[in-house]
This record gives sequence, C-alpha cells and structure tokens, in this order.
Amino acid sequence: MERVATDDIPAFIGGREGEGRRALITGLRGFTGRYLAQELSNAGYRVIGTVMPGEETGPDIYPVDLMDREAVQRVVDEVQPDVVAHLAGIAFVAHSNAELIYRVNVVGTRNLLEALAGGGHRPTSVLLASSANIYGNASVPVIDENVAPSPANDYAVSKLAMEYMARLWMDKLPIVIARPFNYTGIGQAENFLLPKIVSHFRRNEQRIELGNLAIARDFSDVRMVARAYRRLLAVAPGGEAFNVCSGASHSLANLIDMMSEIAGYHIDVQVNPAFVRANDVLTLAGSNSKLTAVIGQLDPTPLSETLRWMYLA
Ligand SMILES: C[C@H]1O[C@H](OP(=O)(O)OP(=O)(O)OC[C@H]2O[C@@H](n3cnc4c(=O)[nH]c(N)nc43)[C@H](O)[C@@H]2O)[C@@H](O)[C@@H](O)C1=O
Repeated sequence: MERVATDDIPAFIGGREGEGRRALITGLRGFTGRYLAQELSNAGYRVIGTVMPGEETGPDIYPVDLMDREAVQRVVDEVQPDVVAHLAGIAFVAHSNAELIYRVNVVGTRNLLEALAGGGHRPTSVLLASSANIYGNASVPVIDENVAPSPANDYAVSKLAMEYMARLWMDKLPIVIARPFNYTGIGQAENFLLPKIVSHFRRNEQRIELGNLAIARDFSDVRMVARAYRRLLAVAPGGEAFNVCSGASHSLANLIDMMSEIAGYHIDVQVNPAFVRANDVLTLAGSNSKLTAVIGQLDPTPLSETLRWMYLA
C-alpha cells in the first residue's frame, strides 16, 4: 500500500496530549488566545496566560507587559511551562504607531525567549505567531514557505525581524514559527475586514465604506487555526516555519457576495480613501502542504459557514 504522509503523524494528536502539562499562552484574552485556550484545555493542558497589565485577571492569569524583562522572567520562572504559544503582539497591519509595532512584536518576543532560555524548565515547544504578511506582494499565485519574504509594511517587517531574531535562540529552544494567513471568527475586532463587513450586514446597513477593493485573501476559521497551533505544539517541529491557511483565496467582491447571500440583501460598497492603505498586500493565497504533512489534514471550515456563524452570533 502506498505510504501517505499522515502515517507519520503521532497517534496522540487529537487525544489528550496535554494531560499533566502546563501551556503558557501570551495574549490569552486576545482573539486567538481565547480559542487556543479552549483548544488546549480540551486536550488536557492546564492553561496559564498572560494579559496586559490593567486587564482583568483571574486564576492562572498573569498581568505582564512584555516590555518588562524582569516581569516576564518572573512569570516564566513561576509557571515553568511545558509548551508556550506566543500570541501577544500587534496584529492590525494598519496600526498607526510603527515604533510600538516594532517594540512589541520584536523586543517583546525577545524578552520572552530570553526568559524561557534562562529559566530552569525547558519547554518542549515554543510557537511564535508570525504572519503570511511577510511574503508581501509575491509573484507566485500560491505561496509556500520557500517563497522569499518581501515585507511591504512595518507590521510585516516586524514579524520578519521577529523570525530572524528567533533564529538566534533556536539552539536553546524548540521554536516553531507559524505564518498564519488571514483568519476570522466571533470576537475578532471590527477594524479587520471581515468582522467589519459582517457587522454592517448584522445592522442591516445599506452601504459600507471600505478601502482598497482590489484585494484577495486566504481566510481560515479561527477554530482551525487554534487546532493547527495545538497540533504544532504537540509535534514540535523545532526550527521550522509553517504556513497556516486554507488554500482557497477570495476576492473582496466574492466576500461581499457571500455575505449578501447569507443576509439576503445587497449592500452598496463605496471607497473611503481613509481606509485605503499606502503599502497594502493585494493578494494572499497559501499552500498548507508543509503543515498538513506534519500535523495531518486541517479539515477547513468553508468560509461561508464561518461567516454565517459570525452573522448569527
Ligand atoms: C496575515 C495577516 O492578516 C491580517 O492582516 P490584513 O490582511 O491586513 O487584514 P485586514 O482584515 O485588516 O485587511 C484585509 C485586506 O482588506 C483590505 N481592506 C479594504 N477595505 C478595508 C477596510 O475597510 N478595513 C480593513 N481592515 N481592511 C480593508 C485591506 O487593505 C487588506 O488588503 C491580520 O490578521 C494580520 O495580523 C496578519 O498577520
């Protein structure tokens, strides 16, 4: 019988691989953090998280600013995590404060890696959330991990710088880089494209003002991304970078059509120059072959189902 890549996938994937293990999630209360916490908790991990100082805390939740090296070290020393998912960071590409983007995404990550490498307990896997935005306006229609990064904005440069900086720690820590393409779901902030479109339809708005209309994106469901991250943490392919994507790209016109069908009415789209980005990435479509060869098939939710889930929330 022909051997398939999935034969190599450890049997514990999808089981209770986290039993007796501590998972540290930075950015626990962020959009992705909440879904990953649920996913890891379902797999038996004790989930411990960091939030920004000032946010509400609770059991196993530590308020810590990643800029504060000593505070980061204290949390790491106390938690002694077995696996780490580093999600805290600035995720909105058009964020207005470039200096903050670099400080949080690069220096903040460095502080965490230094603390983990310097702590007494070595985690078996450290996942860093990078971004497909690092590929920029690639000349190939489907982007795999061999495509040379060509960042087109400060956010993308910060994530690529984070990746390069992380390489300096790869001899000390089992670091895996996730390069998620776009993803969405309930709870994503409304300054991102899809939550914005969905919320307009939920409010029965007759018109929507958008930025650049000539874009296309490979959207996944946040629950699939959380699943992929959990499996990457379990398999721990240290030193590698993986695209996390569905493999299907949708134009903005296609996204609006999909939502019109779900909501049952047509919306008038207008361009507002205030939303047009100077350094935009026009098209992103990814190959997830490298990822699925390591963690198994992703079973992506069709985007129309994700949109319906958000619309009906
Ligand atoms: C992979 C990457 O994915 C995300 O970054 P993003 O692709 O910039 O996501 P978005 O939803 O802000 O924009 C999508 C596209 O849609 C265009 N667009 C048009 N009109 C509006 C508009 O009115 N609002 C927004 N937000 N976008 C608009 C906009 O110019 C862009 O071309 C993040 O998760 C990021 O963290 C990440 O890593």
